[in-house]
Amino acid sequence: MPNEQLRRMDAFTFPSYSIDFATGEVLFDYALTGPAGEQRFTEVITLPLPAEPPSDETVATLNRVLEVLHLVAGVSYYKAAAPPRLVLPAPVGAATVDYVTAVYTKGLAEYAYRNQLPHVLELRPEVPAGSPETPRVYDDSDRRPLSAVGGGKDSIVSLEALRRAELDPVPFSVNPNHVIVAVNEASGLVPLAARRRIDPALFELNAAGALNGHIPVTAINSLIAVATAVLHGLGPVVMSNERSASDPNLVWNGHEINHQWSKGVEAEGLLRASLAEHAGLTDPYFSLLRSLSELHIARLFAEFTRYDDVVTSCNAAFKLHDASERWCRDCPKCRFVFLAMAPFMPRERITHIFGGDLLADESQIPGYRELLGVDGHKPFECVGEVEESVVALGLLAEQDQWRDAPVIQALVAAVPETAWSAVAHSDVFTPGGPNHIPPTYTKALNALGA
Ligand SMILES: CC(=O)N[C@H]1[C@@H](OP(=O)(O)OP(=O)(O)OC[C@H]2O[C@@H](n3ccc(=O)[nH]c3=O)[C@H](O)[C@@H]2O)O[C@H](CO)[C@@H](O)[C@@H]1O[C@H](C)C(=O)N[C@@H](C)C(=O)N[C@@H](CCC(=O)O)C(=O)O
Ligand SMILES: Nc1ncnc2c1ncn2[C@@H]1O[C@H](COP(=O)(O)OP(=O)(O)OP(=O)(O)O)[C@@H](O)[C@H]1O
Repeated sequence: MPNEQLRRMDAFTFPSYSIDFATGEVLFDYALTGPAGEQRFTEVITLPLPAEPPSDETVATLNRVLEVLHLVAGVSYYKAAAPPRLVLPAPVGAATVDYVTAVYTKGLAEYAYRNQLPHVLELRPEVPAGSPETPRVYDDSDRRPLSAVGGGKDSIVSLEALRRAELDPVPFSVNPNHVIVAVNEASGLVPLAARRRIDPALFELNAAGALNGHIPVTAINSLIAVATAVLHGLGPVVMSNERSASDPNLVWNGHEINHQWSKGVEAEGLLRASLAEHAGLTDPYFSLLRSLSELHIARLFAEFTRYDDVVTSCNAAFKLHDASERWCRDCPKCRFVFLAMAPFMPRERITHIFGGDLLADESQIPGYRELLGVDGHKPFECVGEVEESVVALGLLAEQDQWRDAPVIQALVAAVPETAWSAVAHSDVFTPGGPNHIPPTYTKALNALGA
């Protein structure tokens, strides 16, 4: 479909969805519609099947979760044209309207900012009149947790915390690539996996120049995880989203633009409320690391050496096409994670984990200046706050193994006095901020000594 036609699309709709319990295959249909025609998409998600067929009650709850996932997973296709109308297929309650609204506005905020599409930030879904049936209450909070694994340091820390607290976690991933498979193998735990196939028509539209940009992928992965937990009779989905994920990168037209919005505490609260309202799930989902800074998580990660050969936080390794093998060593996330881990381990160990020493490489200095707030704004990536980077730099500057590294010397000179005094009483190692961790899970955090 030519681009001019896409630009004239008037509405995004959700024609149908279906699940096949013989295969676990869920089909989500979407349509962009307008005066010049229609562009249809089908996303296919394949859930892992349990050994025993699910009960009618489980199927009813699962369907409710999938109804929310159908709405949320539409963001990938909506963004190809950003029409002014978002037309929901059936009545949903207020909490679900709030969640879906936030996913399409705050979750697409970076996309709206980069493509200069302010109307996306004001989008309000059209909801058919009526009220959905009240769901049965489904309390599975005392069952084994499903622990989302993304292959990086954060989910490893959660997995190990749950294991130490004897909560018997089941690792879970969407489209596990070789990194995630290797992390699961290193854990020694038996994982579950779901598959997600984006409609190839989207890639064709992208190649032809359709609108494109960042989407709130954690919202999609989270709901696939909740659906899997329900289908397998498991307990809460445990995420590893940190405190700083809630902080915006910048403010545009009065709106906060946060690359990590769907990892933030607001998204977590809205998703929980929607699942309680629409699927009757009482405590289905939370982030165990919510109160911790990235730097604190990096310090905790340093305790676990069994993942050194496999852990990978670099997003380039998770691309659908042309992914890097592991760390690319030339992106904001690689730079930040190196800086955050370096104070807590021998230089040889971190050089081994990354396959190189970023703090010995002067070409990294401009990127580090951004992370330290010396130049530009916080990069659009999953990186910690400026304060965390400054604290990490301060710790490194005190260590014999790092003091003379060229990047450390240049950065210590570049950080202004005001930044050093601002972090003098930093709380980066003091857990804090709002969280949704159920009381039974605080023992997992305590097991970490966090
Ligand atoms: C790996 C990555 O960062 N991908 C982003 C990148 O995509 P790119 O075109 O370079 O490669 P692919 O990932 O192979 O994607 C191909 C196209 O497919 C579309 N798409 C992909 C996944 C999806 O869920 N929906 C989609 O529509 C998209 O059109 C791609 O072009 O740039 C894209 C455009 O800016 C981003 O959309 C890709 O981001 C992925 C969705 C992704 O998985 N990103 C995570 C690594 C990520 O950014 N995580 C955040 C968490 C943010 C959150 O709120 O959830 C983080 O780590 O901070
Ligand atoms: N493919 C995936 N399947 C399931 N959950 C995922 C997947 N990718 C990421 N996640 C989860 O989404 C959340 C955010 O991902 P993120 O990439 O920030 O975390 P991570 O990989 O654990 O750690 P790091 O920040 O070091 O990369 C985490 O809870 C992570 O476990």
